[in-house]
Amino acid sequence: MASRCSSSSSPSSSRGGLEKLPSSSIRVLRTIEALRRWRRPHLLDQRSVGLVPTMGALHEGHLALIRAAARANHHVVVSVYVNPAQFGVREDLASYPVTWDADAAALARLDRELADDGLNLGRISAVFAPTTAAMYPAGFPGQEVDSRGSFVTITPVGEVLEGKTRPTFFRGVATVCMKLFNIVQPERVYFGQKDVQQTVVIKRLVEDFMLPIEVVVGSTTRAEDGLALSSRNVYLGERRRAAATVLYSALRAAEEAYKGGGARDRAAVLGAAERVVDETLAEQSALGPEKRVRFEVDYLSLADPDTMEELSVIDPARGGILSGAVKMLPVEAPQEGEDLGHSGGPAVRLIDNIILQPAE
Ligand SMILES: Nc1ncnc2c1ncn2[C@@H]1O[C@H](COP(=O)(O)OP(=O)(O)OP(=O)(O)O)[C@@H](O)[C@H]1O
Ligand SMILES: CC(C)(CO)[C@@H](O)C(=O)[O-]
Ligand code: BAL
Repeated sequence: MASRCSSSSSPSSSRGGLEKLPSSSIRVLRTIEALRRWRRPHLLDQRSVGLVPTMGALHEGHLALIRAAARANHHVVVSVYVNPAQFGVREDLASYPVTWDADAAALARLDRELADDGLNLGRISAVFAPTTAAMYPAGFPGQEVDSRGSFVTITPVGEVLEGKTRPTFFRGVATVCMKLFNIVQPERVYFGQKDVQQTVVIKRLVEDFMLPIEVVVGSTTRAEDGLALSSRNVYLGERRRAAATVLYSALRAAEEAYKGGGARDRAAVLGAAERVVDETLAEQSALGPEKRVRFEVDYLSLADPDTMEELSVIDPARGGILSGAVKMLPVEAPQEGEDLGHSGGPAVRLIDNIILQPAE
């Protein structure tokens, strides 16, 4: 879906001042006032709204969340906003894929599919695509750990794993989600299990700030070879894409140790994942620089499903979350004409996870 990575944003059809996505009845709302004006009557007539927050560059994972939202809500709002506050200063805010035209076409297509399927309560009513000036009225949000400003922090869960490597990430996510929830006032919000720690942070946010919102988590949509779909996969290029399944393969091996092998101990469960990583590293390094792929493991984790704190033993009545992050390093010796990926193929951080269901 996110095959094009330009920042093109061709004008959507606009009749009587109302902007719509081409070939659809989906409104494009760009200001908080416009969103609120649209929302108000639905609050009064008690029509439910499901919000699917995204950063655009839509793929089948996003579309699956929208389908789930349309099943259960009268209206679906999809937000498309690349939130600067969740990018660290050295991260990829400037090159993050922006594919507005392809996203608009995918949403229009999906909306027609939803209309034809009688089982849905609603369809895609609006895309909310605000500017940063609208979302951060006090000015561009600080991206440093010690930046000052109006932030929502969810700790300790936001400090571990992804939060350790990306120390401003969950502060940025919680802050922008609080804003989106306040603006849209959805009955339900939809998040993907691919970003499992994000789902735990959002559940904490909703519970601790008493927001009258149901958090729905949709399962991870994967490519045929198992790689979790992700907007950032476009950075990989062909060579690294072929090896990018290493993380999922490692997590599957750990899952098998738990499910098939009856392992409960951290070392036994994660050891199975580490073996897959080590074998893959050995295979790749034997290939030589013109063929090989280099990657570094940031973490492999076995954590508590509610707090994301590391477990030394799995309580089979509760299960756990296996997760990991790997950094795919830039291709070492690019070959003539080789597809290196979006933006010249920078280092790409991939994350994935598997939920270990209770075994008793
Ligand atoms: N493969 C997937 N399956 C299910 N949900 C997904 C998948 N990928 C992303 N999502 C969910 O879509 C929502 C929006 O995510 P986002 O726009 O950041 O896409 P992304 O593919 O996760 O991008 P990135 O590569 O930047 O992490 C999040 O709730 C995210 O968890
Ligand atoms: C939830 C989110 C849209 C907030 O910017 C983002 O973190 C994402 O796309 O997962
Ligand atoms: N899907 C999470 C968004 C991010 O990594 O910035």
